[in-house]
Amino acid sequence: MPPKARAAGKGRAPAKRKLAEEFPPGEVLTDTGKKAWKLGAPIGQGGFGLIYLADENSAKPVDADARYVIKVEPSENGPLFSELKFYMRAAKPDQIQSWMKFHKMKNLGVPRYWGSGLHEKGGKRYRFMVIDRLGTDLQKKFEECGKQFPRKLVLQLGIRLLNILEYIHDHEYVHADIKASNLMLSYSDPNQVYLVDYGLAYRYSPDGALKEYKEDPKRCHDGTIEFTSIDAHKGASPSRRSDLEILSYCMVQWLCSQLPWEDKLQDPLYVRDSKISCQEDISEFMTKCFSTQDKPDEIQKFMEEVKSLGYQDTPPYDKLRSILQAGLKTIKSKDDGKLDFAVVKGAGSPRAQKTPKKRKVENEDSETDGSPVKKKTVTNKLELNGVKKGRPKKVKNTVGRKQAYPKSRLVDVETQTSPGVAQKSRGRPKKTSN
Ligand SMILES: Nc1ncnc2c1ncn2[C@@H]1O[C@H](COP(=O)(O)OP(=O)(O)OP(=O)(O)O)[C@@H](O)[C@H]1O
Repeated sequence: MPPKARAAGKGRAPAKRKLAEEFPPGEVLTDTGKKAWKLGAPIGQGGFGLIYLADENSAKPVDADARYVIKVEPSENGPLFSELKFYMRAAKPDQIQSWMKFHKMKNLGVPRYWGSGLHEKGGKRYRFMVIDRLGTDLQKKFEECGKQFPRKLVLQLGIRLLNILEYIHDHEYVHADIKASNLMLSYSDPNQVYLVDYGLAYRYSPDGALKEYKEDPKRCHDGTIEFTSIDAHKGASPSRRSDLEILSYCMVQWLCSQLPWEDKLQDPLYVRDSKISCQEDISEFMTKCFSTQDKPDEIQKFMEEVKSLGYQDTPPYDKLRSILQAGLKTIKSKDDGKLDFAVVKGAGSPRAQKTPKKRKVENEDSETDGSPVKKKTVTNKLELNGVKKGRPKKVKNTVGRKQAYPKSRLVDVETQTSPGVAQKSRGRPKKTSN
């Protein structure tokens, strides 16, 4: 089977998964700590589950301003189980709080985990997880900005992500799928950004024992094809340097609209080889992406620093942050804590308008021995009145796998990034590569 087919999810018979049924608003779920939660309207749809507004159980119905969401999936599905493991190990509110206190930080963009459990209904068992409710995602913002973010914003996002990555790396995990659609603004504060979707997060250092570099041909190209790391292209488990490499590709895309390999995402070997060439000559890569006057030297320095990292190395987070801070200084700016999604002059040109094809593959197994989860299908995002949902994955040649959730049953709820500011609908579902 050529890698092309494998990356598109056609190579192996995938595990059968079920889609969660919709629970009516008012359904009460009790977590393992005996805390009762009430479901509100469903506001999002993942590959195999639904995301509901939720609140602590009370006599009142859950309103549109709810502070929490609950992700529900049939209990036998692996992805939520792996994601839940991450949240339970690394995202407890007091854990994050003490890190922030120690590092003198005002905020850290990891959604807080508030509880989880199993719920039985109609003879079926569902797994659920309660996390912070968030606002709009940055892919939507990117598109609204004509597929280009201002340099100041990119550098600020880079610094925030370094803070987030340092935290999750310190808690034995790598994310492995950083991208704008996995970054969400806080629901109440448009200047706070959160990294979400830990379905692919990998425990690279269980109990402090670092995983060795090992290529597994069956896992080649895991992740989202345009951003995934060279290690992942080669089938090695993601490591800390992979997260930073992915971040560097994201920053370049946000700055110049499109990565050079986005014209051929259906060919993972081409994408892999383009990334290898990019790393061999980062200066040449920068010349391909930017005009001489727009070339951000700090991004080149960042990439050179990441390139020098060994598979098991601890990244120099402070140094990387100061490289991005120096970039802010170059443009006579500083991180004032405000995220300004201004449209860049010239953004929205035909080149910038080309929609990158996302090929995210999903994990197939529950967490076992800390091996990376297997991913192999395509993600599509839909949105209803600003409420986003990952579209049920499409898997070719697979009977019984694709079950589209009836779109008409998703409740039309307005997502707000700040009270009173409704998000516009994103309209039609995007086409995916396949
Ligand atoms: N904490 C949250 N607050 C508000 N909306 C959310 C939150 N988490 C996810 N969503 C929305 O719900 C949608 C579905 O999220 P979910 O994490 O289930 O799926 P996904 O990441 O798209 O797919 P997958 O099932 O492959 O992980 C997302 O696209 C997102 O817009």
